[in-house]
Amino acid sequence: MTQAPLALTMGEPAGIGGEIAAGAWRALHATGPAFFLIDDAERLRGVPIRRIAAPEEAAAAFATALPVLHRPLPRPPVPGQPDPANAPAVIGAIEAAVAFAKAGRAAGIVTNPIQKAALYAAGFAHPGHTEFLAEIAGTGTPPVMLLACPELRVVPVTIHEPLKQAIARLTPDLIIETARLTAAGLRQDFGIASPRLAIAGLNPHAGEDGTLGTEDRDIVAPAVAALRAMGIDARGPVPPDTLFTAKARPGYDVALGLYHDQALIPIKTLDMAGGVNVTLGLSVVRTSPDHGTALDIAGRGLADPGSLIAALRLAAGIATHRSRHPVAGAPQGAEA
Ligand SMILES: NC(=O)C1=CN([C@@H]2O[C@H](COP(=O)(O)OP(=O)(O)OC[C@H]3O[C@@H](n4cnc5c(N)ncnc54)[C@H](O)[C@@H]3O)[C@@H](O)[C@H]2O)C=CC1
Ligand SMILES: NCC(=O)COP(=O)(O)O
Repeated sequence: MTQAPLALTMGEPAGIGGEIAAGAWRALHATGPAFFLIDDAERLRGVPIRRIAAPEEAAAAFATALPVLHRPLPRPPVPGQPDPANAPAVIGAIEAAVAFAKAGRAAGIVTNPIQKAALYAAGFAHPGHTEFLAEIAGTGTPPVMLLACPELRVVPVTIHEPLKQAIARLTPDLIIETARLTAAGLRQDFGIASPRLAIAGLNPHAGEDGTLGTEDRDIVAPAVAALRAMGIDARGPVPPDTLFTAKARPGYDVALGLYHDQALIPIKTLDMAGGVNVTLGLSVVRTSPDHGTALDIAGRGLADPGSLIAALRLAAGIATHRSRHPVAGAPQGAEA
C-alpha cells in the first residue's frame, strides 16, 4: 500500500515556516516522503506551487511542485512581526491537518512552529501544540513530548510551565505516568522492545543523599523503584550534569528531564538541525521541527530546513511502523 501524504501546517506566517517548507520540498521532492502544505499559497516563494483542493491530489503533484491546500490569511504577513489577526488561520491549519489524519487522508501531521505569545494574544488557551493536540486528537492520556535526534532522545516530565510551578508539581505519580507512556511510545512508534529509561535528578548531584535537596530521595527514587517493580527498565535519579555526556548516552534509549530546559537544552545543543519533536500518545502521528519561529531571521533566506526535513522523515517512518505493527486499541498510521 502507498502511504498517504503528510499534512504540514503553516505555523506562524511571520516566521520561517514558509521558507523551510520550500527548503524541505526541494530536498524531498524526488525521494519523498510526499507532503502538502496548508497555507496561503499567495505568500509562498522560491519553489513551484501547485494548488490542490484535496490531500488526494498531493502525491501526483509532489515531484514537480509543492502541493498547497490554500487557506487565505486575513492580513499579508510581515516577516518578523506576528499579527494576531492571522491566529485563527494558524489554528485552523492545525485543526484541518488533524481532521485529515483522523480520516486517513494524511499519514500524519507535521507542524511548523507557532509564535505562542501571538496565539495567546488572540485567545488561544493552550500552552503549545502538544497540549492542543492532546485535546483534539488525544487518547485519554496526558500528552508526552519527546525530542529525538540520531544521538539522543529526551522527554520533559513537565512541559510548558514556569520552573517554580513545575518543581512544585513533581510527584512520583507524575514521573511514573510519564515514564510509562514514554516506554509505550518507544515500543509502538520506534520499535524498541524493551526501552531503557534514565531519569534525571532535580538537584546538584541528584541531591547528595538528601543534603542538597530532598526531591531526588523523596520523589524521583520512589518513582524509579515503582517503575522497576512494573518491569520497566528505569534508573535514576541520575546526576543531571553527567547524564548527557557522550559516554553516558549509549547507556539509555531515552532520558527523562524533570523540567522543559533540563531535557531540551542538551538535544538542541547537540543537534539543533537534526532534532525532531514528537508527541506520543495521540490518535494521529505528529512531529515538528525542534526549533521555533526564528523571527530574527525570517524572510532573509537564512533558515535551515534540516529539522523540518528530519520531522517529515520521522513522521513517515512512524506512520509506516504503526501500519506494519498495529497494536490493539492503539492509534494507527494512515495508508491510502
Ligand atoms: N513547535 C513549536 O511550535 C515551537 C514554537 N516555539 C516558539 O517560537 C518562538 C521563538 O522561540 P525562540 O526561543 O526564539 O527559539 P527559536 O528556535 O525560534 O530561535 C532560537 C535561535 O535559533 C535560530 N534558529 C531557529 N531555527 C532556525 C533554523 N531553522 N535555521 C537557522 N536558525 C534557526 C533563531 O534564528 C534564533 O537565533 C516562541 O514563541 C516559541 O514559543 C519554540 C519552539 C517550538
Ligand atoms: N520548546 C518546545 C516547544 O515549545 C514545542 O512546543 P509544541 O508547540 O510542540 O507543544
